[in-house]
Amino acid sequence: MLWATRISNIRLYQYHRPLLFTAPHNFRTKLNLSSLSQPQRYCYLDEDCDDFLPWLEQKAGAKISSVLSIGKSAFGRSLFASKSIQSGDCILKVPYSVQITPDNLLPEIKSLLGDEVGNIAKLAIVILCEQKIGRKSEWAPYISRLPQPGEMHNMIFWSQDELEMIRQSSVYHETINQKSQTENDFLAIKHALRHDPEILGDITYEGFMHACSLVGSRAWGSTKGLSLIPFADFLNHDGVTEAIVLSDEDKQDSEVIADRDYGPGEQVLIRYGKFPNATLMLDFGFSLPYNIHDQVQVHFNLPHHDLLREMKIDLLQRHCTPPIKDVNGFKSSLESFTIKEVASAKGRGLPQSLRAFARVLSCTTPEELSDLAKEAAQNDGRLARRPLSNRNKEIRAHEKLLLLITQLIEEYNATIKSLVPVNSTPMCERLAVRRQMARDLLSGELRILKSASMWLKSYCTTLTTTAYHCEDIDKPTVHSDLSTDTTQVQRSFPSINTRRENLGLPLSFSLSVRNKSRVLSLRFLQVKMPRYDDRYGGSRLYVGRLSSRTRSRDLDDIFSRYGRFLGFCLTWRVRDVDMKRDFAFVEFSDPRDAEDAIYNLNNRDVDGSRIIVEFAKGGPRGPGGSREYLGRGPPPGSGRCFNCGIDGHWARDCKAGDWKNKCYRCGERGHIERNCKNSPKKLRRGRSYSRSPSPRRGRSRSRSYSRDRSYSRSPLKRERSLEQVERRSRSPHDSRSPKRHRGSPPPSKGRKRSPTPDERSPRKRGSPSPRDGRQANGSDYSGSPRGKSKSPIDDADGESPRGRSYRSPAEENGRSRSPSPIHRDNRSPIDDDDNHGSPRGRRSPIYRR
Ligand SMILES: C[S@@+](CC[C@H](N)C(=O)[O-])C[C@H]1O[C@@H](n2cnc3c(N)ncnc32)[C@H](O)[C@@H]1O
Repeated sequence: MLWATRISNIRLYQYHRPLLFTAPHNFRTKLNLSSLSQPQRYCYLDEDCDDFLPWLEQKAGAKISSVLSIGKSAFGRSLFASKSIQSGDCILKVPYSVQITPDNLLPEIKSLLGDEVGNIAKLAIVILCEQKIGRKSEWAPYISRLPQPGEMHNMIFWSQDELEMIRQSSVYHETINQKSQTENDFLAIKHALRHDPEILGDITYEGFMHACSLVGSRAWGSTKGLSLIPFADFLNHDGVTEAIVLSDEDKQDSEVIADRDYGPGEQVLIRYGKFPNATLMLDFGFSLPYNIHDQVQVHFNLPHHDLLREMKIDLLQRHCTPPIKDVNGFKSSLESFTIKEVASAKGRGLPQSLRAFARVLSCTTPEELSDLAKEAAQNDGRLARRPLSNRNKEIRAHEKLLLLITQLIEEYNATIKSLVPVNSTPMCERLAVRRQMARDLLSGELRILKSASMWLKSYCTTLTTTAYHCEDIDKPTVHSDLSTDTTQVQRSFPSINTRRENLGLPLSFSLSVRNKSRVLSLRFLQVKMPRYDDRYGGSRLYVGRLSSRTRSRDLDDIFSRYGRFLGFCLTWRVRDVDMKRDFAFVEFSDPRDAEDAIYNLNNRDVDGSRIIVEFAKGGPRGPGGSREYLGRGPPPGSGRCFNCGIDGHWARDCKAGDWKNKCYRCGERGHIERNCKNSPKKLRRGRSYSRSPSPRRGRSRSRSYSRDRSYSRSPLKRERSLEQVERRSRSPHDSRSPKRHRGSPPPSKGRKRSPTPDERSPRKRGSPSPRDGRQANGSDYSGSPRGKSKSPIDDADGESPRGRSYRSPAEENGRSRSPSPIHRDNRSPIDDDDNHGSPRGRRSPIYRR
């Protein structure tokens, strides 16, 4: 049984609101499986846990929550509102003193474990030790409430037969890797403790795997390391809620601020991260029926029989992101591209790297390859940023991609069809749940593929039917017809020979999710590439539109989230943060991390300002760098004038009046920012500041407070993810008692996440402010012609899918998406970039070496 509950210990929460009937017992067997992951808003009280909060509060010597009770829902143990909660309320505070960290490890064990044993394994060992002590453990009331293996569906628990259901997805291989790495960790620990075998007793691999999975699905990462946060870790996730767990270093506690109102009896939820189903399944053991963060990774080889294969590989390696090793240290010989959903009507299209690959793939002579290299050199060093000047070749390249994706769609369709929901008797309930998870996963990936196919069809159709100037290709018309098969493709595009071998396509390719392997890096065509950032190899980012409250330390904190995990230890790759006034340069060790950061942070709210993150167009000038891009002024549309607050020019070029001797903080003359005693001026920017805060958000934020406070990262899960960003960007919140929070504003993210109905409308959120040149030119949601004031290259560079950030939650959830049958996208002639390529759902750091 999935949610092992003792019905006798469950009582309905008696409130005036009618409670949704949920039957914890055999719940999954009695409901339509497709609804399994639907948020269950109402819960049963869990009498088993009546004494839990009093125990924890006594241990903490402090009130932890007066508005939450422990109950059961379809998601297992849950927290729900015991009284009305309003957005902005602090709903719980768990002091650090009652959190479990690797520091709780017995000293005699700690001293035996070497560096090769990371925090996750250490925390798992803490759990195992407490389990061994049993009822005498000081943590017994908590440890005994943790889910048992039989209640967990993390993919590491899946049998080989079960895993076969998702073989098409890269999470299959990730799970295999995770299993073998957990085994290795287990052996390493056993080895380290071999002289004192009684310490852990007869610890089994299964026990260790269970403990690791518990840590992976419920520990938070924070500045003080990994923490299990009792009580807070009873909060479930629905893919929509924005509230997160915050850490207050001053007060030494972790808190959650409600991002919306809750009525008594409603389940209170938080966000774990913007994880695709693959991550949710691997690390948390559940999936969402519709996950807006899903993505697909397509791998394929250059065909071995292609005589130009080596040259093509060289070319790709030279002009794309350097190769990465996979989690096991293998260098992949496959090309790998992450595709996210291409917004049906306004999407930015497919990743530039994938399209570049297709163009390289379709080259038939060395001269063509050489031309591509030269073109890259003339642009920003990246390959095939523009459509090929030869229309037919451009069509051919994209038709190849279309065919590839069409074939994948067929394969996915077939697999999903075979995954019919099983008639779930208690005997096969586990299989039923996992089958449904597999369906959720594959359906999400299929959805992404279909959107890519739709986009490709439109692109090819547009090329076929319109006058062609490679400098002037609008976004393609997008058809609403999602059905795709190879026959159709052939009918529409007769030039395609759908036999793969005739296409020069690999005879076999695989599709997977999340691995971010790229191309091999060999040397080819020694053309000097004036890459936009030669010296930094694509690892230096410009960060613009910073709030006056944001400091270098904050940026370091936020951007460090994009360093990658190396083994059990975190090895952040931010090399340097070069802070200017309202912008900064952040340098990564690895361009892939820089890419990730762009993808995840561009247009994010940091301290109330939607920051711009994009590749720096040049290195620093002199010591400490320069505040501008090689003297070209702010990056088009991205800089903000300190004087007038409008984007697109520097203060010194501002026509709105004198900018000198003016404080950038408060806007007054006569002193400079450093000496300013006033509160930050209200910058006159349209979009970011145009939202009218609700009355309850009126309280001004304490500057020092917000600075010292950091979002705790969520579990490893969260450590790896960009999600961390939000956690890390400081909370503007005062974390006083829950009562005092009433009427106070939710954290900055929360603010943005609890938009007024108006703000939620796609138009308002998505449409550019007339004053925001960048948005007008670069946004996915711009209806205006491309590149009004920006160079096409800039268009391509700044391609983080900022449009996504502005989508309404409903739209993001796909509920309001209705692709118009014919839509002109006004696409820039420059391809979309590889925002898609960011591995949002990277493999669990727990298991990453
Ligand atoms: C941080 S714990 C939350 C408390 C947990 N329900 C419990 O029983 O202790 C995370 C786990 O809750 C469960 N969970 C959270 N959100 C869920 C959802 N939307 N659907 C199904 N299970 C969910 C998953 O088992 C996940 O690994």
